Formats: sequence, structure tokens, C-alpha cells
Amino acid sequence: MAAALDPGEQHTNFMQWATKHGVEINGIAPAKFVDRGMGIVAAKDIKLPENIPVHGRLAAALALWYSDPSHQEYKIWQHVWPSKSDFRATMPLYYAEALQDLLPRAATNLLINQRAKLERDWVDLYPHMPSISKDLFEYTWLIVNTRTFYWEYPDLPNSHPRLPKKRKQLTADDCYAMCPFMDYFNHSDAGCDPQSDSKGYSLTADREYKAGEEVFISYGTHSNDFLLVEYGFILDSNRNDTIPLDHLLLPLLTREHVEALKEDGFYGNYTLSSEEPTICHRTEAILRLLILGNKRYSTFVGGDDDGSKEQYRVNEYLVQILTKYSRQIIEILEEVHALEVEGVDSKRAARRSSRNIKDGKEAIRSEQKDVLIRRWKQIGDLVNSAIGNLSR
Ligand SMILES: C[S@@+](CC[C@H](N)C(=O)[O-])C[C@H]1O[C@@H](n2cnc3c(N)ncnc32)[C@H](O)[C@@H]1O
Repeated sequence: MAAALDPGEQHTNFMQWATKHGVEINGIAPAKFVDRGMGIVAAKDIKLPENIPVHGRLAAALALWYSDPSHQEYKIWQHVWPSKSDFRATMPLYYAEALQDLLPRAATNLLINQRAKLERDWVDLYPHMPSISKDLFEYTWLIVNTRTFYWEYPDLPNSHPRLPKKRKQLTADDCYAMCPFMDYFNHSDAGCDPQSDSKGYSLTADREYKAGEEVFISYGTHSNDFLLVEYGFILDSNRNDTIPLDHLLLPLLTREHVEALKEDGFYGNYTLSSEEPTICHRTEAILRLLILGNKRYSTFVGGDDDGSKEQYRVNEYLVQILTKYSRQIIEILEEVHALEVEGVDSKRAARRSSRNIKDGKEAIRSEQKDVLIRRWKQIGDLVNSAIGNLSR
């Protein structure tokens, strides 16, 4: 950081004159800089508002560093990060609208939340950093999104003064840490498990590795829809994969059903998994309410009945729902296949793509379409294998 030197009496007098004539100066002052003449220096620590989640504050700090040529400290690290165009190619946030419209339900919900968080952080922060463009903030926000680690640290009575002393003062959105070098690791559902404590992070191999073999870590027990929206990729095989069933089951409920489920804490969040048990306890509960009525449902959720006697009927009912969904998935896949890709499928698509770029809208890229096709095929396989398991 270049030293800020005393500007001299003339500048102090001018500052007083400007203030007297209505110029409002808050927390800054004129100063002299070597080779740059006069400039403005922070006259006290200027902090970003404290009530904004760490995600937004980290993104703001990175954006300010990026745009300040004198801030060289982290440039060597920033040079190894993905570019804006890498994010544009992979993150559903930048998918063309026609492609976003065909995202699976879980991914759509995650994308809506992500966009809302990003917008909230931008609206809260841009008044404090008028020189930063939204484009740059979006980029650094995604850097934070894809490269930070969750840091569940204990209470730290003797910690560094910058760290909050009590864990419980923080929400999950505050437990973010950026870790140079650790952020090289790609994710696998069976990767090494990073450990953290008040000193930082460490990683130990989970098994033997041959030289040249990729060493993965696990970012957490994430479904492929989560990985797609938050990180821009999906795994070919993911033992933590699940799909939500809410959009299939909630429309079947009466008002009385909704009240009963809400009262018991069983409303929503029904999932189908790639691993056994295929259906979660919540799904077992809602299905019993739908098929067997209030009394049998209550004995099941109350734990007085394990529900095994009616399991056949429950499975049969769900198989009917899933079979219908499986047909819908085939239709969705046909729609995705029919989408025109930038500059490949036809001259019309190419013309539209250049028009879209001028409009600031994205065109569909073939690799994005391929990811979506793979994802819908995975969902189809998951549903069909559940139908097979439940029909046994
Ligand atoms: C923490 S960074 C890992 C390093 C990153 N690959 C890079 O080039 O800097 C997370 C990003 O890596 C990519 N990534 C991580 N795991 C992946 C995987 N299993 N398959 C494909 N891409 C992956 C995604 O783009 C994700 O947003």
C-alpha cells in the first residue's frame, strides 16, 4: 500500500473551505502520494456494514481488491481462479432462459434462492462501493460461492481480534473461509474429508493413492442438482443424489391433510434417493395419510406402528405416481434435445445467438445442454430404479 503523506496547509485550508460551503466529507481526507500527486486517503478504518452475511462481504472485498491496481497482495492467487467466461459457460445462473425453464425442480428452487441472495447482497453493498460494477461483484460472489469452505469453528475466547468470539453469533452464511491452495481440490462423493479447527484446515488422505491419480475432497453430501447450481457441474455417479417429490405429492393433499402434516412437522421435503432406503420417512408418512387416512397415519408418525402391514399398498400407490412422472421425464428430455444450440444447429440459432449477446442475453451452449440432458437421464434412471425396487 502506497504511503499517504501530509498534504500541507493549503490543502487543509481548502478542505475547511469546501466543508463550509456544503461539501460533506465523511471518513476520508486529502493526502499526498509519491508519483501520484494528491489523492484521497481513508481517515479511519472504513468498514462494510456488519449485518451483511460474510458471503457478500468477502465478495465485496475481492471486488475492491480486483479493481485497485495498488492492491497486489492476493493477485498471485486470483490469477489461478476461473474466469468470468468459465462461470458463464457452466453456472445455471447464466443459462439462457429457455434452458433455465427446463432445469429440474430442485435446481430451479436452488437457483431462485441463489439469485435472491446475490441480489440482496448487491443491493446492500453497492452504495458502499460505487466504483464496483455489478458484473465484477457477481463474478467475485461466484468465486466465494464455489471456492469457500464451511468453517464450523468452536467458541474462540482468545482468537484473532477479527474473528467473532462466539460461534452462536453466526449463521451458516457467516461460516465461510477462503483457503489458498485447498481451493484446488475438486469434489467427489467419496473424497477426503477436510478438517478444521481454530488454527485452520488440514487434509489427510483417506486411502492409498497412485502417483498421477486425482485426489478429491468432499464438499458435503450434495445432490447433483445442488452441485449443478452451486458449482456448475454434476457427478456421473453420486451416492448422495436425491430428487424431491414435493411437486408430485403436495398437489394431492386436501386442506385437512396440509393442516395435519404441518402440525406434525411433516409438511414438505419429501425425497427419493439413489441409495437404500429409496424413500424417506417423511414420504412414508405423507403416503400413509393419503392412502390410509388420519388414524393410521397418526399411529405411524407417533411410532406406535411400524407401518409394515400396509407397506405393499403404500409402495403400489407411489409406483403409480412415479410411473406417470417417468413419462413426463421422457417428454422433458425431448424438449431439451429440441433446443437449438449456439452456432451449431442452424444458421437461425447462430443469428439468434449474436442477437442475444447484443441484448445481454445468453445463448444456449452445447455443453450446457449436454449437462441438462445427462441430469434428466439420471433423474429418469433414479425414478425407474425406485419403481423397480418398490414393485418387488
Ligand atoms: C474449489 S474449485 C476446485 C478447483 C477448480 N476445478 C479450478 O479449476 O480452480 C470448485 C470448482 O471446481 C469444479 N469442480 C469441482 N469438482 C468437480 C468435479 N468432480 N467435476 C467437474 N468439475 C468440478 C467446479 O467448476 C467447481 O465450481
